[in-house]
Amino acid sequence: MTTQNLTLLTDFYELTMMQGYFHSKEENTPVVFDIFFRSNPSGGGYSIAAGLEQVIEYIKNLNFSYEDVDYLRSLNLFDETFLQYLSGFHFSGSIYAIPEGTVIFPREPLLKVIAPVMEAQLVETALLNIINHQSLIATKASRVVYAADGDGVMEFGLRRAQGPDAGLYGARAAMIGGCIGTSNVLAGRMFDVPVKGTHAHSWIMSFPDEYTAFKTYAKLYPSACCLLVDTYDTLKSGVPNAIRVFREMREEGIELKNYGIRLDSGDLAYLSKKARKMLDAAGFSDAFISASNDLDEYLILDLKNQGAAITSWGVGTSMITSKDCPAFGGVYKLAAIQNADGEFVPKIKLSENTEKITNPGNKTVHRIYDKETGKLLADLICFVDEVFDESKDLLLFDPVETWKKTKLKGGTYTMRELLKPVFLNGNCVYQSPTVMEIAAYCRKEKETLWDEVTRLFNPHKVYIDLSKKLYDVKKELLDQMSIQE
Ligand SMILES: Nc1ncnc2c1ncn2[C@@H]1O[C@H](COP(=O)(O)OP(=O)(O)OP(=O)(O)O)[C@@H](O)[C@H]1O
Ligand SMILES: O=P(O)(O)OC[C@H]1O[C@H](OP(=O)(O)OP(=O)(O)O)[C@H](O)[C@@H]1O
Ligand SMILES: O=C(O)c1cccnc1
Repeated sequence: MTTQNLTLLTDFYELTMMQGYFHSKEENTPVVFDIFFRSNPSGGGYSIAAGLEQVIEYIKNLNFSYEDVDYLRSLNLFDETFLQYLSGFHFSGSIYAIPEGTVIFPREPLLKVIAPVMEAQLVETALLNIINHQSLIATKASRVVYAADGDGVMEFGLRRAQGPDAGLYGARAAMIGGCIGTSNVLAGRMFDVPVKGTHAHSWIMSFPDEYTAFKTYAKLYPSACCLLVDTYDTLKSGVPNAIRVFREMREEGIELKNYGIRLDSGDLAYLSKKARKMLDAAGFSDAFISASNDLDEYLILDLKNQGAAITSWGVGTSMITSKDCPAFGGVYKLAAIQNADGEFVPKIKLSENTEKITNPGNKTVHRIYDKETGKLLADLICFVDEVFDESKDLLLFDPVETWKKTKLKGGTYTMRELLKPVFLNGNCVYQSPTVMEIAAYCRKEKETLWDEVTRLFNPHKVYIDLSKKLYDVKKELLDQMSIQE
């Protein structure tokens, strides 16, 4: 698969700012930018990081081709010395990121760029574009998979995704979020994930009758035979014809494996219960019942509450578009600038809204677990050079509501640093796992969450706290800002 050069996939202002930096004394000043997001999609209690592998491909392929430079020249805004610089451009900075499939929370840096200001500025747009999309769909898929409660969820959204890229990378993200397969064949090939599917109504309609359509399909695919039973009348025609075909196959000595029916319209709870009874009575209790039709996590949960006899779910539109929450909201904010002594000077962005005030400095994130249960207790954002001793007590406090404090007794918790080096001085030092490995890791990650965090409605908020040192620096910067005003 050829990798696309996406160097011009950026907002125009990144380039105009770059030219400005290029002609200033500080053109090569190293800076720190953080990517973080402000709230979990769909009112959930957590999100899933995704997209890092595509970020790596993008960074590795960053270079302005002759045609790119010619195009920029034609805009009559960039001078020749800057265009010359662009033609020799490559990324020389460092990137740290939380690995894909990790459970993430609002306000913590999930990716950090440390690079000369021009380079760090250029990559903002594409990085956000990639991370925002895949993290959104991985999170949505994780919610759908949660509702399915152990049943398989197939990703069926390509035809309704917002274009080919959203379909492809959405399928990748949905697999990370926990789907068992996708109908998207190119995604299957590109990401080495299982491709799955049934057949369309058109298959049935193209035969003289439903029975012939079913029989032809079952003979072709006896080891993956899912018959769509709702083209004419689900209970009067579809299910009886499916049973007839299953019976004939058995009589002909053709072993059916992994076989069943799909419902795609009508009252899915009612129809599935009736169909289950009919299949069981005919001796096909191992036949599965799958369902599709504008499903999402809420409908699946509701259908389960109604006792629907469905054990396999096909989900398209709502998952691939994250219909109820179409944007992840990740942002890229300047956090520090290196001074002449090589130290990173923390920078802060003020806002009327306390929650929107950024966290300054060159930071990292530690995840804190309860030693006994292995469950996640809190995340701690701190400066990179801070050292913690798990045998000592740890005071955690909410960065906004600072009176909310928790003291963890030394020896009762463990800590794990989340941000991992991905590029160091321009060199990639990270090997992406396969998508299926990421998906397995993601499943394990979710096991560290308390049930109160994973529920779909009004989940408990995980504490995302600041170290005392970071809190003090932030407060000092805020105080200085208010004096200047
Ligand atoms: N028992 C149920 N409880 C809640 N929602 C359901 C139930 N059964 C189906 N739905 C959902 O209701 C929505 C609308 O279903 P409806 O039956 O109106 O459409 P349809 O059967 O596709 O209609 P049409 O036959 O015109 O295609 C779908 O999102 C479907 O998943
Ligand atoms: O409902 P979604 O969650 O988006 O899932 C995908 C839908 O796509 C197909 O319908 P479509 O009408 O496109 O084709 P069909 O004629 O094969 O049913 C399929 O039958 C599902 O209903
Ligand atoms: O294979 C299927 O059943 C399928 C694929 C795409 C969309 N809807 C259904």
